[in-house]
Amino acid sequence: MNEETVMEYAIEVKDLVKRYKDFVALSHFDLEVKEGEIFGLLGPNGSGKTTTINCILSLLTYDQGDVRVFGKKMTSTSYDLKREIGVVMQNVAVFDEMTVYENIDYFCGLYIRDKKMRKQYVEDAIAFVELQDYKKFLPKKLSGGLLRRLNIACGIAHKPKLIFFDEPTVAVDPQSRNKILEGIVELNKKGATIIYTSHYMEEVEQICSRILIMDKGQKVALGTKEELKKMIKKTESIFIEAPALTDEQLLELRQLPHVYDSSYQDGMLKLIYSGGNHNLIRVMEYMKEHAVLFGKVYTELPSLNDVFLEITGKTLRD
Ligand SMILES: Nc1ncnc2c1ncn2[C@@H]1O[C@H](COP(=O)(O)OP(=O)(O)OP(=O)(O)O)[C@@H](O)[C@H]1O
Repeated sequence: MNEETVMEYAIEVKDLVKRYKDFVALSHFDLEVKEGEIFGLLGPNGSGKTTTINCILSLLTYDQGDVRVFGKKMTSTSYDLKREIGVVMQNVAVFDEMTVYENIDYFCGLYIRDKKMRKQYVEDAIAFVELQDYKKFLPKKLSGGLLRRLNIACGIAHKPKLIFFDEPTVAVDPQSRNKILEGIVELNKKGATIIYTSHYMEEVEQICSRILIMDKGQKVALGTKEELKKMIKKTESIFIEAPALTDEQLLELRQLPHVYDSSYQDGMLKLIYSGGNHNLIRVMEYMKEHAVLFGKVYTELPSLNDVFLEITGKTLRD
């Protein structure tokens, strides 16, 4: 392959097997991430997300498989590739005795030797995470949200082409979480390929172009959020607050076309649908015809949790 060739894949993982003694953490796991994607790795705690990242980065040895980054085999000594990669791990990993500026400068300096260039890169990273007012602060003086931003700045200051974010929003307040997500989208717009791991389906849905759902070290499903949702039977749920439904009305509502499951608890009826158009209109017509008193009515589209639930039989939050 010559220099001009455009690589299609930022990451190619084939048949990866990783054991911790007898425990199989990754079982014949495949992954392909295209250049320019924000690729989501979604799975419950312990499903193997961090192990996958550490194997890709050659920070962990593995028992079987092949890992390629930008078309080249990745090994622990692939320094040319590592220069192109940024990593933001779940746990904040900065030096307590160094200031914000010094920390970012240190991590950037692992890859960027030229001092003038590095100074610019560090300033760019500080501006990116909006820590301009905290340059001389020690990490212990920063709030949790600011500390996360410092952690991100350390991971991305050398302007990598491929960035791993491993659950960067765990235990982060909603405002900082949104800032982090916006920042990731911006990095992607500037050209970086992103791998984003999370067990929060809402975040993955919000920013990822494709999503791989994993469980117990294996792929459960892969696709865009729309494709994943089409894989399951459920198409929508309709909720109706109707505390005084008679048994007969309940039965008739449950027999409306395309309803395949339902529940009625604390005066709230939930009808679960597979397919069909105008389902809500049909419910409203029934309520009117039978003069049923009702309060709130709303519909919910399937979530990635529903996808996970239908395929594995358990919820993502277990
Ligand atoms: N060093 C280790 N020794 C033994 N088992 C391990 C080790 N590291 C991870 N595991 C196990 O491997 C499985 C996958 O762990 P991993 O951390 O990759 O999952 P994860 O999806 O990243 O979870 P989390 O969301 O909690 O970070 C878990 O069951 C975990 O207990």
